[in-house]
Amino acid sequence: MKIAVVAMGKIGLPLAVQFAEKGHDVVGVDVQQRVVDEVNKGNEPFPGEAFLDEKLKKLVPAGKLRATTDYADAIPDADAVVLVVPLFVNDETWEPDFGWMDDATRSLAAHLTKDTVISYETTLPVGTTRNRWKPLIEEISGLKEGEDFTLVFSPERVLTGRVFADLRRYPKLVGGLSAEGTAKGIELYEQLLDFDDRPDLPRPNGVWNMGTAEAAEMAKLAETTYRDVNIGLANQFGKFADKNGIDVYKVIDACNSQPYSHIHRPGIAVGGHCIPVYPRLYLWTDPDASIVRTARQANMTMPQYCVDQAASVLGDLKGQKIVVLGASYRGKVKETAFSGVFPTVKDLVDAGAEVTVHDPMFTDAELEKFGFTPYHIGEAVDGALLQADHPEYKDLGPNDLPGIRVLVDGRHVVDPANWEGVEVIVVGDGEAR
Ligand SMILES: NC(=O)c1ccc[n+]([C@@H]2O[C@H](COP(=O)([O-])OP(=O)(O)OC[C@H]3O[C@@H](n4cnc5c(N)ncnc54)[C@H](O)[C@@H]3O)[C@@H](O)[C@H]2O)c1
Ligand SMILES: CC(=O)N[C@H]1[C@@H](OP(=O)(O)OP(=O)(O)OC[C@H]2O[C@@H](n3ccc(=O)[nH]c3=O)[C@H](O)[C@@H]2O)O[C@H](CO)[C@@H](O)[C@@H]1O
Repeated sequence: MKIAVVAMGKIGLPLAVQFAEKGHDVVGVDVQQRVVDEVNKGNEPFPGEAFLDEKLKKLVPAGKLRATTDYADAIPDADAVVLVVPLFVNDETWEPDFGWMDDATRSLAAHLTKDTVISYETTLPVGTTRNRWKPLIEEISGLKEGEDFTLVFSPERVLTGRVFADLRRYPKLVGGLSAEGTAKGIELYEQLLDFDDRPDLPRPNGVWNMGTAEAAEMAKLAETTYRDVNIGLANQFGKFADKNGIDVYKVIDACNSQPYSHIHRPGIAVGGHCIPVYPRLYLWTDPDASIVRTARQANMTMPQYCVDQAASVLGDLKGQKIVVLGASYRGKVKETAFSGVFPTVKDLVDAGAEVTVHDPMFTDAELEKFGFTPYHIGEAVDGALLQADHPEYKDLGPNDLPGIRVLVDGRHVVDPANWEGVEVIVVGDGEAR
């Protein structure tokens, strides 16, 4: 088959590679010339995706995969187009910003020919495939969905860094605008993917028929919103435990010792591209979902809660030297999308503290680009807030942060026994302050 993949980003490029490995002729489209040039040289344009570089180095010289900035080169006569251009959410209004996706959709529609299956994989608000993409593509192409082309939605659920493994492990959810459309989408993905045997799943691993595009759209929003709401609940329990002298981690471990409880962990912030973002997309189409809104808002109060915990030991934070450990939104990733570092630094600065930021995965210059003052292990501080659970932070001790009086461990990773003479505060550890 001839397949076009629109967007050669952290998700689109590994997808293109996967499809080419299955023996299809794949063309990737991206608006960035640099990305296209790197792919065509067989080089990975961004680091961090396991096996990507070595796979590119085989597939590109073999002529199975190439990239272009020109939609006219990639779209006409494609059997399938898979689109994974990002959608953004306005941080203030929580409204989706379709700008990049609209541009990409217009460009592909302008070159669409008959009998193509188009699959959107970008996470979308429920109804977008039917109510936004179908009329836009029909208007520009002059072709009719269901007669001349097929439109489906299939959410991408993989995690960057381990895309190839996740593609085999997770069922591929597909829903179209009609039963026939869904069937064509299923047939497509059965030819693009391989799956591991998963006896733990309620039905066989592979391509799952979601019935409609709306159900497939909602599934991705629901699984990520579930995580946000679950963490919100854990944070609520953590705050209650703090007030009542209870160790919430003992409580959560006890609850989760039977099979019907999966309570997540409280912490300083919920960051990343997905978990803090998709509940907002969900709320856009279901604004009455008060449980989702409350959890999202509760999670957003956690950085201030942790700053207050530091102040409970240090007193007025004005002029106090505080380091935030971890710029990434979680450990082991070099990624700051919606990271808790931003609200934590802001709340500390608002309290008058002298704030520095440390992260073993970022250079000083990279931290400075975000407007942070870099911290170097060994420099004197009054307090620290551990924001990302990088493994390096497990073995730190008071000698590494001379003068430290309080450590707010926002991820429950350090061993307080290593911190003699320092007040170690963990969200939900039951120490009333
Ligand atoms: N990153 C993740 O962990 C992850 C996980 C699951 C699902 N997703 C989904 O994948 C989407 C894409 O994420 P990503 O991490 O690959 O993004 P990314 O930022 O890595 O890449 C986006 C790419 O889109 C390209 N682009 C922008 N406008 C374009 C256009 N008009 N035509 C062609 N290309 C265009 C950009 O140049 C860039 O290369 C997300 O919005 C999300 O819905 C992401
Ligand atoms: C495990 C999981 O579902 N990961 C999904 C998540 O990965 P993603 O990389 O976003 O990571 P996580 O869902 O694990 O974490 C998101 C944020 O929540 C925080 N956190 C996490 C767990 C917890 O118990 N308490 C807590 O506070 C983390 O520190 C982090 O800041 O979004 C991606 C994009 O949709 C999906 O592809 C991944 O499948």
